[in-house]
Amino acid sequence: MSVRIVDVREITKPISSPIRNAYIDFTKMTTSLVAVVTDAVRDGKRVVGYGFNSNGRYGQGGLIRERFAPRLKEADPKSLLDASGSNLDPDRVWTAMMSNEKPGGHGERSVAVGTIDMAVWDAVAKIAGKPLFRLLAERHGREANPRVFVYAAGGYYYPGKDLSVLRGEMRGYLDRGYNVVKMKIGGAPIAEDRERIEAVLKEIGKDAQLAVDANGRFDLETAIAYAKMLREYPLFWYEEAGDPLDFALQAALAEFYPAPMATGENLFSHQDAKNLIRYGAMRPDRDWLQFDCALSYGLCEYQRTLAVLKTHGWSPSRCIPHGGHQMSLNIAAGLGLGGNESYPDLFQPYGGFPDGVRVENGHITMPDLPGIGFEGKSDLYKEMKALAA
Ligand SMILES: O=C([O-])CC(=O)C(=O)O
Ligand SMILES: [Mg+2]
Repeated sequence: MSVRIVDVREITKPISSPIRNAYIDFTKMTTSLVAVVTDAVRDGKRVVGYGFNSNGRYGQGGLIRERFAPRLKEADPKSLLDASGSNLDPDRVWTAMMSNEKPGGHGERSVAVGTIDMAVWDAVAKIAGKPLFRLLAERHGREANPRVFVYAAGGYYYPGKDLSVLRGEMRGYLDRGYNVVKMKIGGAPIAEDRERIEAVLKEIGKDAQLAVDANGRFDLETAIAYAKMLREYPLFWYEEAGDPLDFALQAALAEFYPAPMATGENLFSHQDAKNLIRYGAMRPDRDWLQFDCALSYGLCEYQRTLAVLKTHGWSPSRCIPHGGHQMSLNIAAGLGLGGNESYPDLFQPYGGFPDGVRVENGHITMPDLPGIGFEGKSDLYKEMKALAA
């Protein structure tokens, strides 16, 4: 029996909090939750795929409801199937969504498509009766590795947060099994950021490493001033110093910062990733790439990005995606990425791991749940189920 997409639903949900990075606050942050409802039945239940977009970009209800969901519902159902006719073909679904879209200008559109694409892959893996990470490994002829490195992102600016609160937050991550933590910089004067960094380094000692994230705030002069300050400390990485599309700034910074840098969370296509690699002087032996499929046209596009990286001599193990969602955990376990971000205290219930999964020595082990595994996270699944009801 062939499979059809019978509905694509979207609801925009708040994921607001009083936190602030160097660029934005999250008091009005939202996410799109999407359900792709199929007519396939597995274990006596209708298969529904779910997706949502990562923090930092807002929900995309308008684009999803006005353009991308209608294209899927209007497509000839047979044109969305794989060669066997028994499952959806995510690339065909992607092509249908992107029909009549010009190239370039990878703005909010890439978030809308990435969110639906997550739900499509969830459905495809559920119809296949496998965890997505195992399905991906099979498709790429690889061995899956369910053990995935994760780091704890936080260290935001927020009202009334003094150094002892910041230290307490980081201690809490170490207590939960993390050995890399991340904090924000660039939202305070450099002398104050230095004090914050020193306080955290004192707290974590030899138990963990610290990454810092400027969220694209700096011009070249400030990025270099920070590089000179930061290189005095043994940091895990210096993230997104300048504007995400200023590849010349990124390239110039390499002369002032020999230790690892990271960027890419705000590059939304394989073409932009290619330009970063071509012109940003990123170093494949130490730097990190943070492209996030949920913001950048989804896993169909992420596979094209990985192919671009391969052509340019980059291993997938240099990728640690932004966003802290289970979709990237599956990609990491299935395709050999270097790990995934996580926000232990933020953006719930969307981020994190299935219930019962614990961080040990900075790693989690993926349970064998069909699809992306959302059904294993009860607080998240409750919201998803309400959308598909
Ligand atoms: O604060 C944000 O927008 C999130 C972010 O950059 C990250 O997790 O790296
Ligand atoms: Mg970041």
